Amino acid sequence: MAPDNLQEIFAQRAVELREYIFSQPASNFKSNPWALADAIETFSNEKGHMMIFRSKKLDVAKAALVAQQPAPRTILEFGTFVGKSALAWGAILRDIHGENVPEDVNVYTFDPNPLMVALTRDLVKLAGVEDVVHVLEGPGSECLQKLVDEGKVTSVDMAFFDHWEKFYLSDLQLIEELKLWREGSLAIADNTDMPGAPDYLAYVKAGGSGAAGAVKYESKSYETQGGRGPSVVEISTACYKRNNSTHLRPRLHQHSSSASCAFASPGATTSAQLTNPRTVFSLIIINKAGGLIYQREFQAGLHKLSTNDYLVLAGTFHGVHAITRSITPKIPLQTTASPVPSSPGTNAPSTSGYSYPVPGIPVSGLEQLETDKFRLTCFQTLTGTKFLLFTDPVSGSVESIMNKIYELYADYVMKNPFYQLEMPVRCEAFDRHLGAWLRGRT
Ligand SMILES: C[S@@+](CC[C@H](N)C(=O)[O-])C[C@H]1O[C@@H](n2cnc3c(N)ncnc32)[C@H](O)[C@@H]1O
Repeated sequence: MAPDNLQEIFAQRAVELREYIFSQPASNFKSNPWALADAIETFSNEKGHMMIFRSKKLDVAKAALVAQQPAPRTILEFGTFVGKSALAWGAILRDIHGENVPEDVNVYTFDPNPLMVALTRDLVKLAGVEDVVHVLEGPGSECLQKLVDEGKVTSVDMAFFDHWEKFYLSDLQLIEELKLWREGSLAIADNTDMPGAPDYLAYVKAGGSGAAGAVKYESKSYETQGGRGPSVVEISTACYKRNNSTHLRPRLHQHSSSASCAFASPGATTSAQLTNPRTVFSLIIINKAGGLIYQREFQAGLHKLSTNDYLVLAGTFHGVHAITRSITPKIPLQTTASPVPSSPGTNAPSTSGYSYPVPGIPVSGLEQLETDKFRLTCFQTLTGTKFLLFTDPVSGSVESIMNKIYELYADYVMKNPFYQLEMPVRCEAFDRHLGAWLRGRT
């Protein structure tokens, strides 16, 4: 739940929005759900930010719906709020099926907040789409179960997750349990980057539960600009088709939300292998004192660790790294008094002491750890910051990836005037560029 003070702000906004819309001539919106959806966004832009699904993101979702085959008929929405996206789904279905939409073309939108439900019902009526858009009061999971029990929903073409992120995964899994997905159904989730729905994202990116006969997902993240900054919409396409090959098949590159799926036979591969062989699972950055200052997962494939585990890993790795540096033998240097003549061309040292095996290059310490499921590569900067990258063990050298990460770190963390050295890295531009670059590689 949103904190009480936020609930009050939402309630206040809903009242103001109602006044704003109903103070305009009804003819502006009659039979025009697009005009009403736009007016809600205008209100949000002019009078104060509201947590609505903005038009830039809507364009991405609309393109996926318009391309869907067969055409969408049943849309579920988790999180109605002031009805901005519900009106848009209704408008899209009308655009696809015509003004007189068939009876089996419906949007069901769910919200436990009675104030939002009442406002949205009035707005839906104002735009004349009450035959298509049905606003149900209650948590999405309960409303959906009721619709299925009543036989009103038997299949779902698109489900939109825009409520509280902690419910995304369980509500997606409810749709699976109720066997509502068909081949090509779409799961569209907003704000999977911020505030973030990591369990949901990991699940769809891994292709689903992986259970025999279960639905699979091909998932793609779309970064959009708008609102208060960039934000990601995740579009996952459901498939049931299987490929008979027992060989490892990397995921296909996806250029559109309706891209087809590539599967391996159940049990034939590990979840790590099901991902792109150039997969980067996660990155952690450790400061020179051994403190964890950054941790991010990019791909599912490895079990998640708790924050505490990451902290322990950072501290332990730091200690082990220091010990491995000191294990490296030092080679005694020859002195000028040495009876052994130095061969021409060698830089024979002239003082007593020790050198590293490769003079001039300091010992590196532990650089790689490998299991059959992942490879951990460490890069330590001259100032002692360590970058630990977890990748698929079948991938080749990660040097170029590490170089790019370091370049992005230099550009967006070190040059950030608000970043304090050795402190946790909270630089949104670094996250964004890193995520976008890694996504672009897959
Ligand atoms: C981000 S807003 C939705 C924005 C809306 N889709 C739009 O574009 O206007 C989130 C809404 O989810 C609702 N919500 C919270 N928990 C929910 C649940 N379990 N099921 C459905 N809706 C929920 C909240 O009351 C809130 O109104």
